[in-house]
Amino acid sequence: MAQQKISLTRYLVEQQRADGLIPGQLRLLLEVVARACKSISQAVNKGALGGVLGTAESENVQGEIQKKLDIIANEVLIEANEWGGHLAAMASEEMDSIYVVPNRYPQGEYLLMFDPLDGSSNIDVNVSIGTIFSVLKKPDDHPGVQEGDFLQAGTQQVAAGYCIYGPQTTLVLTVGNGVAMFTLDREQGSFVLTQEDIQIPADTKEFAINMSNMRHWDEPMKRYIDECLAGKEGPRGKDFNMRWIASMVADVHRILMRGGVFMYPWDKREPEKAGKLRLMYEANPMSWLVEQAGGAATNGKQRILDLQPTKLHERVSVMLGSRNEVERLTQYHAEKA
Ligand SMILES: O=P(O)(O)OC[C@H]1O[C@](O)(COP(=O)(O)O)[C@@H](O)[C@@H]1O
Repeated sequence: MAQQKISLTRYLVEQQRADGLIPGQLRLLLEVVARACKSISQAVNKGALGGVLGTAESENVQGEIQKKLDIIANEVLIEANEWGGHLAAMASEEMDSIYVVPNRYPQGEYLLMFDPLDGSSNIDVNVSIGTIFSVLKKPDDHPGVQEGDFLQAGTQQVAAGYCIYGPQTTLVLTVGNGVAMFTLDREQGSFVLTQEDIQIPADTKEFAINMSNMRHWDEPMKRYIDECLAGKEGPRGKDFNMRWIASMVADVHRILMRGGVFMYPWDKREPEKAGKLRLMYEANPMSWLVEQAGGAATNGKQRILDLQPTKLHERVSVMLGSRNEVERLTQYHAEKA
């Protein structure tokens, strides 16, 4: 008898029933986010046929020229999530400040942060991109909502995930009970469970970093990569392979599937920036997924999920993936501290 297909809705309902792990409101919120990702997947899939490729005439808060699809994805997520009554506010890589749910809609108890379309440099060249999201509880010790309510450590996340738009559209999710993966069944129009309890191997022979930045790295980073490149003749005694898709969502997805270590370290030219990637809606959700799959995530000095955010669009140095490699990177940085 064919294995029964478990839909995302059924999976979340069973999680809710089983461990009472996820309250009803959070389950409904995650279903709305998944529906929004399905719409974004259709827009991305259309590409030039839908006239959605290319840049828009605007810049985001990071000073980056926005792609048309960045804006479309952002609007799809806002419109899908603002009326459901699950959220108090949202924050996005593409918006300077927080978006408070208009009071014509019921105010919910959750806060949603997202990178509507990660991997912007790949949007127009048909390489995998994705949506990354993170959910927090709104502090209930004061009425209303403000930007400060979002500045919670990654350990406070109640859900995190991404949806990758590649050869398949795949949603990867955690609510604190391991990592599950759902593939979009385009015929049915629904996400179907295709893998549960994903585990990242503790060891790996594969690293991911933008090598063209090597001259800007600090000593521990250079030492780690030099040793990987030295291969089995070198101190690591094994050959390493390199991969760099330049879409964090795609590089991390590969690591969840077969192991590896992803690094976007801070850059000596801009020490004040502490890195390129954003803590709240890139590093925190990806770090929690990786940890829930048995991996680890550090900024070189500290576990990323323990970092206390100070700004909404704060950047951070990121090293995550197979546990033993991340521990080696932490050790090399500690030796230099
Ligand atoms: O262009 P680079 O330096 O290789 O950086 C690629 C990194 O930047 C990002 O594209 C940043 O994210 P956005 O595309 O959302 O701005 C990551 O997805 C990726 O890992």
